[in-house]
Amino acid sequence: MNRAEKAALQLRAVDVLRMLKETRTYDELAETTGLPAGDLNRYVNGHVLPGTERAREVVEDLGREALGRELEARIRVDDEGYVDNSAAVFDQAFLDLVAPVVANGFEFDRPDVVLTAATDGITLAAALASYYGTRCAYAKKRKETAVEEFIEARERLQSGIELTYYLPESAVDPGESVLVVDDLIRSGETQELLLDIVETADADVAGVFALIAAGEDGIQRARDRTEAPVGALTTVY
Ligand SMILES: O=P(O)(O)OC[C@H]1O[C@H](OP(=O)(O)OP(=O)(O)O)[C@H](O)[C@@H]1O
Ligand SMILES: Nc1ncnc2[nH]cnc12
Repeated sequence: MNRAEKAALQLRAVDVLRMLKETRTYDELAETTGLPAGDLNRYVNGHVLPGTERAREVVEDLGREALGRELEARIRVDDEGYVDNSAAVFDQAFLDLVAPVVANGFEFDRPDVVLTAATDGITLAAALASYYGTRCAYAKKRKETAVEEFIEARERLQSGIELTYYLPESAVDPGESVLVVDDLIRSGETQELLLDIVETADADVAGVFALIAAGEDGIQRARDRTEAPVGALTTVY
């Protein structure tokens, strides 16, 4: 980690502690974190920053569990298993908290580009790209106007409908490392198309991440496609 990444991690740990503090006293926060209440008070009030190791523990361990629960509280699953995740993907501040937890908790290599599929993955991809200080790109179901060269990926879905995603060719260079993300993974068809795009671009996969896995098929499908780490913050059935 370089100096800027360390500083970002320390600040994110404070964000996580502030989120946890909203529903706890300092004594309860001390119990949750195993850290002294006096130190926690100084972190939450911004007088002192936690050291890098402490920050990492807060973000990786506590953060992942707490944000997983927060995410679950924000999503609704209807009778047919479809997920309404608007309360997560419309909340950029929440996704800004998720980003360091994902970046530090899933063993992804630091990417050059965070790639998603329009529409609902965009806010998550933007939060991650901002955290890493890298570019964000999204493939669309229609060709963007005025762009001349595209990478295309096409697949016939289980429904029989053909789906094509287009990414401007200039968005990913050969040899770059690409983290493929989306708000939700169910069949894994969308992620597979994104992985096809990375392959066509001659780029490398840093990992595959979804906020929510609806069942395990999609995650398994992505694992079958890449050696890179694959994960989701929460799974719904
Ligand atoms: O794993 P899969 O079965 O491919 O499903 C996941 C995809 O479905 C949703 O997108 P949708 O196609 O509804 O487009 P949207 O983001 O524009 O809503 C979601 O945002 C994922 O991209
Ligand atoms: N919102 C959603 N919930 C579950 N599966 C999906 N597949 C595509 N969109 C979905």
